[in-house]
Amino acid sequence: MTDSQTTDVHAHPPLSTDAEPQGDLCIRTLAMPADTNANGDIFGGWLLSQMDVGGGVFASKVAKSRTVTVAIDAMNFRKPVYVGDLVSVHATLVRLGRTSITVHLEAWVLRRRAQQAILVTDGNFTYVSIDEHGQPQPIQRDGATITT
Ligand SMILES: CCCCCCCCCCCCCCCC(=O)SCCNC(=O)CCNC(=O)[C@H](O)C(C)(C)COP(=O)(O)OP(=O)(O)OC[C@H]1O[C@@H](n2cnc3c(N)ncnc32)[C@H](O)[C@@H]1OP(=O)(O)O
Repeated sequence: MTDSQTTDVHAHPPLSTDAEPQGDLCIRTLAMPADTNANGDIFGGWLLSQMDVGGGVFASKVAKSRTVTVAIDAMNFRKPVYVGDLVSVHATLVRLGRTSITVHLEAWVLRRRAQQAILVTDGNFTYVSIDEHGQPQPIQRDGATITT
């Protein structure tokens, strides 16, 4: 993996119902009544935080250190999430910088009684590897394949 290596992830790819989740499963949870907005649907902020945690786990494994979120880009909210939906977040490494890691995150839901999961949100989250003082630190590259 080099500084310039990238995965071709479009900012606003078309929604395909035939598509499969891309990347590693990094978190799976159930949307609960406490996570709803005034319309009774699931808060976008709740979903964003699930994606952030999933991406943070993925980035911390890649960096082998603590990481913090520095930016969220190209966020798409494509479909609503409902109470009872099973939410799965998948992560793909987009860019490995000196101290930062950009991860493409997709959230898919399996609705009650549905057979097939659908893509509800996606975006690019950037994390920075930090030391014990909260300062950016270079990501160790041992040349080994990154496994998450
Ligand atoms: C061991 C395995 C365990 C696994 C199992 C445990 C896992 C456990 C997971 C928990 C998962 C929690 C996930 C929630 C994580 C939060 O919620 S973190 C809380 C929210 N975030 C924050 O509070 C961060 C606040 N910001 C900061 O502290 C500082 O801005 C930072 C992030 C340390 C950066 O400091 P700085 O001095 O601005 O750094 P600077 O050198 O300018 O830039 C550093 C890098 O960031 C990049 N950057 C800076 N700004 C941007 C930007 N806007 N856009 C893109 N890149 C940027 C720079 O390009 C640079 O990249 P490199 O070229 O080095 O690759």
